Amino acid sequence: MLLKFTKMHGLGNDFVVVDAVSRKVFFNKQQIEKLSDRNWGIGFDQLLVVEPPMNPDMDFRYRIYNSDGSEVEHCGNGARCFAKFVLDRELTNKRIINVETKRGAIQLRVLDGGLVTVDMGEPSFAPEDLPFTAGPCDGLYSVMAGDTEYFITPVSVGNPHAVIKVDQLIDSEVAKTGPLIECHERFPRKVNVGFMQVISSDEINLRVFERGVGETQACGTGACAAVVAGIKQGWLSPKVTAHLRGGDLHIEWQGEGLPILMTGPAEKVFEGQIYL
Ligand SMILES: N[C@@H](CCC[C@H](N)C(=O)O)C(=O)O
Repeated sequence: MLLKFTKMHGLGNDFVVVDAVSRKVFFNKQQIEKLSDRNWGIGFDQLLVVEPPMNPDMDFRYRIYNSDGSEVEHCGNGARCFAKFVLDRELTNKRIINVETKRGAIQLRVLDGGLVTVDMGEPSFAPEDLPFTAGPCDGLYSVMAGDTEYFITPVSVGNPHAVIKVDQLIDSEVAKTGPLIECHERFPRKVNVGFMQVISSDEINLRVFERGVGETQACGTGACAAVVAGIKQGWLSPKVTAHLRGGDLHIEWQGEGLPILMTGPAEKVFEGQIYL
């Protein structure tokens, strides 16, 4: 089968986006792994598949797959690229788009100047998918990675994150500790690992070792998780700029019971077709 796709990115977190509204398309794990390979396929961090909604009140459904073929609940940078894709392809002319994801319903607002604000939903600090049974110690939990003890804040923003506050962002620490915590026994479904350096109450530097991918240039849900963890701990104020390797995201969270708002860019790189 000849597959038409659009290559996109949000701050360097890159995607292949496929229109499964106009034509049904299904992928198996092996196909996704091959397409994601930067030598043998197209190369991407996530595959985004745009489908008709199952719920008639929604505009679309979109499914998200990591480069290892696993299907995931949520993707912040992907949501912004999804919004640009459906507008560019004239699958909708709405600038407020309601979307079904594995995480549930999310709402996207397309702004002028190529920016998109995503209502990411409410975070959870005692999520069922983060199996911490011990009582919280100021919301921080001890996890051993090799011989080193890390204190993490577990946060779910639909997908699971472990946020670590560090004094410095060190390449070798992200590369070595990231995979150890991603696959730590306390996270049976694995976890995205964020390394956050707090610069001031409204600015952080962040690197994310993503579940099912490895370190990416940027992670939208990772930025949301880091900021809400920082707000919860009293380190950050409600509006924060997160500096990621690929650029900046603006995150706002006004507190418990309210959704996280994430604003950032979405870019198209090229269109192509490939034999599946
Ligand atoms: N890059 C994404 C997150 C994609 C999913 C993640 N790797 C997971 O497995 O949960 C983002 O921008 O949020």
